[in-house]
Amino acid sequence: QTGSANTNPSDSADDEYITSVSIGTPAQVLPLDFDTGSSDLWVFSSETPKSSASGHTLYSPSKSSTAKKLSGSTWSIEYGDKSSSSGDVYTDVVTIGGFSVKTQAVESATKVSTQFVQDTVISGLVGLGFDVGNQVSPRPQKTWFSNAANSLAEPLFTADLRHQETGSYNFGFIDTSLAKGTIGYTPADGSEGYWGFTATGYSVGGAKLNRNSITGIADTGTTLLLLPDNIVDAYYNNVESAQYDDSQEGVVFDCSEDLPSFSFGVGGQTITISGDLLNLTPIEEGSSTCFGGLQSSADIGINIFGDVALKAALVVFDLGNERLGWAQK
Ligand SMILES: CCCC[C@H](NC(=O)[C@H](Cc1ccccc1)NC(=O)N1CCOCC1)C(=O)N[C@@H](CC1CCCCC1)C(O)(O)C(F)(F)C(=O)NC
Repeated sequence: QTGSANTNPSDSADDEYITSVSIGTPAQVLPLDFDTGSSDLWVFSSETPKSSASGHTLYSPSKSSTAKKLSGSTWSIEYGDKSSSSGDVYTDVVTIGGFSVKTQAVESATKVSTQFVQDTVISGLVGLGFDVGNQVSPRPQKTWFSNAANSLAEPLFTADLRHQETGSYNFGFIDTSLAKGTIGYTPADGSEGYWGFTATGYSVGGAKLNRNSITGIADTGTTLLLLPDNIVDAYYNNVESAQYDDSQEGVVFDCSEDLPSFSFGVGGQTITISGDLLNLTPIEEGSSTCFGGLQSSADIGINIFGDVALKAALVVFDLGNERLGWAQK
């Protein structure tokens, strides 16, 4: 058995990616953000305060004949960007890309932070990280993928995120036609709940890869490529107008700049992110100043290969073999 779901960028900056998910009987379809950086499936619901819920699609467990309250269970989560949510827990059937998990923990939000209230294009998240990262207490719950893995043809999923076009999340199979290059595999470290891995080196503008390894996470729920200052500086030294903008909290440059590419080595392959993918967006509508897709990870404490990096590749999240595969797109 397999599943295949389309995913679409939320806006012109590819800030996040939206995938439709069916929950309950009859199906209630919600637009959710698939996030390999966390391990909770949570949704805006009939239990979310009306003032916070407006503009969002809601899950109503009372309208689902297969919903069951997981009595005594609660959840609370805070994300890297300081957004947060919390609530109680139901189990229900959850179908993604045609594949159904009958008894999936669906975490219902009774509280959401302002960022979520304002982000009306999504009604929650599907955590695709490792189960160890789940935030339900007293008994942590499994992710949708973890519940599905044993029934899927292969215990893996792939992410094919694209710049300003429809991409896909495929479950249980690898569609190699989505990639140009060979898939290079490297061990994945799931001990923190993330999909951790080590890149073997990097280069700017098509130069030969150096051997400076970079340990980080493959994170579909983070917009940017966040790396150490020495790498960020080495890259922007090639961009004449680049400067740090305090108000934007990142490096900006003239939108007319011809940005160099950025490459990293992984599993014996080289993944090259084109200069175009490294220009995220004008800092505001119509501005000729643009915000960089590569920014510093210095004040985060972890390097994140987010959507800017993932857009350059077909990425295989292989739970069965505890490894990550990367292929140039
Ligand atoms: C500090 C480094 C991480 C920042 C990262 N957030 C982000 O990358 C958010 C995502 C977003 C896009 C549009 C609207 C709202 C939010 N984007 C963001 O901070 N920016 C600012 C810079 O310009 C680009 C957009 C994050 O917290 N990612 C979470 C998942 C997101 C949470 C907020 C809603 C969207 C999903 C994560 O799970 O991937 C995590 F691993 F970082 C994490 O916190 N795990 C526990």
